[in-house]
Amino acid sequence: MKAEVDAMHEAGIEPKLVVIIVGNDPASQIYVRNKHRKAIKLGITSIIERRPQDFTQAELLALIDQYNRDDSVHGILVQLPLPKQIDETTIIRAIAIEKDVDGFRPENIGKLFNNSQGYYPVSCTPKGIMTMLSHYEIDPRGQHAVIVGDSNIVGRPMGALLLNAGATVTYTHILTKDLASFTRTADILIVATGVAHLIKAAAIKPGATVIDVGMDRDENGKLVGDVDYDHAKDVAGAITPVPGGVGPMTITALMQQTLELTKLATQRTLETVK
Ligand SMILES: Nc1nc2c(c(=O)[nH]1)N[C@@H](CN(C=O)c1ccc(C(=O)N[C@@H](CCC(=O)O)C(=O)O)cc1)CN2
Repeated sequence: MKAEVDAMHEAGIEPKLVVIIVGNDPASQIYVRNKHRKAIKLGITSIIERRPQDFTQAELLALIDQYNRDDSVHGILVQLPLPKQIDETTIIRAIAIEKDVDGFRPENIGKLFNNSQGYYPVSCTPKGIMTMLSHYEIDPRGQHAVIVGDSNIVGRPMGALLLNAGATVTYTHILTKDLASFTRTADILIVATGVAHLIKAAAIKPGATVIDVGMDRDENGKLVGDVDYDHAKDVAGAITPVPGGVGPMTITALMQQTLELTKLATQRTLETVK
């Protein structure tokens, strides 16, 4: 990506990402800082807009509108979760479609679930996971992928991406009875529940690929995942650590999507000039 950004700079193109964070959720502060650091390292211009916990929905909509109108900005990301006075759906839909770097707008989700061809942004965590699977030559075709967690950010789009890649997908969630009876059948197990060490070694099929999306704190305040890594690693064929696994890949996917949106915006400008 660095080489790509350098080439863009030489061509007079400056990829620019705006991240808006409302409130003081400590985890979100860390995630936003990590995104900013990675962007700077790559040469992507990163603007962080920090707003207080009592920021209103109207104020946030006005801020988004300001950046929707700013042609120098290619991607807008509103960090989730938002304080309770702000409606997430309204905010996501306020981001201009061509700047929806998270792929959260319904049009982009629709494309994902239709397996549409051509480029469109998709949620960064699942996208980063697909990159990781591809890098390690773990082909989802014909594999049984079990998703634990039904969030809009991870579980749902993850299942769609794996289905599009030829996997047989089972969705499980908080209401699933006898969860382990499902997870034990997974060739690829994706866990995104927010419950520390929910998945024990006995719930994993020997040799399975285990992707841990959890960012939890244990009783000592240590960052741990949803999978009991120390025991699960002896059963799994491949497993992601927490930290240092899915988190950095989420940020990588965000940077890739910023560059894709930059390229599309540049193409649109050239077509207008023609
Ligand atoms: N608008 C969005 N909000 C949120 C998203 C998202 O994709 N778009 N995803 C999640 C979490 N997330 C991105 O914001 C995220 C999670 C974790 C990390 C990360 O760097 N993790 C590090 C450890 C960090 C730590 O020390 O706590 C790691 O795993 O090594 C980055 C981004 C929520 N909201």
